[in-house]
Amino acid sequence: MGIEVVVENLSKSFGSQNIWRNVSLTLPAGEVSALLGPSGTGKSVFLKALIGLLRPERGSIWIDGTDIMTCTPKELYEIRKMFGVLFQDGALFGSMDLYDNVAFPLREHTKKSEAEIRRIVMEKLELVGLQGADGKLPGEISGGMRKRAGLARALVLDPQIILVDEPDSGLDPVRTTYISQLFLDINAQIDATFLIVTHNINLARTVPDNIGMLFRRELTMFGPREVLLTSEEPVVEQFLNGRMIGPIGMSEEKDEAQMAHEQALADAGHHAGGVDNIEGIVPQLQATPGMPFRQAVRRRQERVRTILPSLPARAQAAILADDAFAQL
Ligand SMILES: Nc1ncnc2c1ncn2[C@@H]1O[C@H](COP(=O)(O)OP(=O)(O)OP(=O)(O)O)[C@@H](O)[C@H]1O
Repeated sequence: MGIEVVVENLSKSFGSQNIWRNVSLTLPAGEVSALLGPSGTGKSVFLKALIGLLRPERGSIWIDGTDIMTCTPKELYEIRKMFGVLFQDGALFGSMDLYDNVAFPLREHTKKSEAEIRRIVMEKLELVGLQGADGKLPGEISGGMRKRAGLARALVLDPQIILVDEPDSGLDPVRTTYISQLFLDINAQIDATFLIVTHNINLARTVPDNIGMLFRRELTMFGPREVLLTSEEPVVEQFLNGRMIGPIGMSEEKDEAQMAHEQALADAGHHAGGVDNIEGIVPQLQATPGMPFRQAVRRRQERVRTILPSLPARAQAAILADDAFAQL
């Protein structure tokens, strides 16, 4: 099973620019979580902080009983081996074919024989649907294939925590759904903890078990998907519907005057953007039939049941009305 990640009161600045402050959240073990937020709110910075690539000034990041904010470099090195990271462009080496790219972490970090490496590389390439493409160079394949190759590479050391930075960037909506399905199928197979950073509304609505949102240098919310998807918090509603009306502006924040001006335009019939105004919850994607049952589903339902009374009324009603929830 994947590993729980507990973040407590984390704050990060670059010089005088505060990126976010007092961020606290728990990524439940083996569940898929997504972190949303307008551009520039520090989502990628947060991912980098989780693997110790960037150092926040304050707070704790507990991974498997170790606070990586205070641990030794040797401990951090060991903790990092638990992570698989999929960067936006796959971060492949352009001069190596897919086989050597995927084999790279195994050759760097293990003493496995080339025969063993071949078995693992071929298995992971097949897992992401790239069998037969092992001899291709990254420049010879599509963006979607590059992402899948990056995912295969992120999986070779059998990570227990998988971080994904904007999997939809540069992908069409169909390929975005395919890679989203792949995340859930991989989660069903290896039960790793996932954190996906995205601003893709479809992905946010249909993939994660839990959703968080960064805005105005704070974590506005983090919780079970039902909480965010039924939230009346203006910034969450605006973001999930991709509308101009709301607190998020072109340069992230708006003043009162601009909000009033935009509301007046909308009231006069101007289209505020967003193709739909979805109320409530759309069903979550499931693992593909034939895959193992996703253990995270059962664990999450047990967890949500115990916190149910503390959730907002709309979230409680949505959870109680969910047939899938009642079946387990
Ligand atoms: N190494 C760095 N040094 C200084 N500033 C940085 C560094 N890395 C990121 N930043 C700043 O931190 C802020 C947040 O950046 P980040 O890339 O995390 O945002 P994001 O929410 O992931 O945005 P997007 O959705 O557009 O990718 C930006 O203002 C960026 O310029």
